[in-house]
Amino acid sequence: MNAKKTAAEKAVEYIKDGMTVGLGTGSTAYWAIRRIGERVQEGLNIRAIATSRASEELAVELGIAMMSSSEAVELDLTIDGADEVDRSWSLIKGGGGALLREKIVASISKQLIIIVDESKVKERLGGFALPVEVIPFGYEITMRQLSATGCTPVLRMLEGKPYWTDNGNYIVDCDYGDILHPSQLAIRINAIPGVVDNGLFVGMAGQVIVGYGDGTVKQLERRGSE
Ligand SMILES: O=C[C@H](O)[C@H](O)[C@H](O)COP(=O)(O)O
Repeated sequence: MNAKKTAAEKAVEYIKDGMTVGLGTGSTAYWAIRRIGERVQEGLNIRAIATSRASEELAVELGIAMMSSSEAVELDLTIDGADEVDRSWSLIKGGGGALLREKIVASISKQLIIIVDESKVKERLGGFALPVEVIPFGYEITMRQLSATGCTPVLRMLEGKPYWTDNGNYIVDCDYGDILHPSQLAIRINAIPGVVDNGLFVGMAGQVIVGYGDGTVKQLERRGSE
């Protein structure tokens, strides 16, 4: 069974006619967009905004009506994946480089539903190196400053060149080991001038749906807050 697909399809059940919807990015969000496309073909009437060019292209191809960012004041629901989620629903996102648009869209969503397969659920964040979006100018300086926050920063590369985000920036993947206080770390990272944003999403998820290899899906129970 495809655990990502089952989690995604469960989340799409929360979409009702007339809603405005944020479309996430990545291999799990892909299945949600596909399912939304099917429901649109069946008559569901929604308007959506995507968190990456790739998701936007897919949505348009599937006939989903898109809205511009000037129209998107508040969204009813956003469905997105994550690289890691802990028991208090703090997240690491940005493995696919879309963290900035994802955070902007999540910030105007009344509800953010996170969809993951069971391998992404962790007791502590940090097994996945934290993606940080940085501006290209002075990135070596920014990387040294990131290093001083306690991580090993690595510039993300693609085909021998720095990876470019949809926003024309770089991604630095920062390995911190166990992240004990995600919200404090997020503030420290974002205080560095060359940093645009980081992939820690704390207090943003409203629901986490986990897909399992046996075909079942469960809501992740929330234990405490960060
Ligand atoms: O930048 C990408 C996003 O944050 C993704 O939602 C995240 O990396 C999870 O992607 P996937 O569902 O492909 O594991």
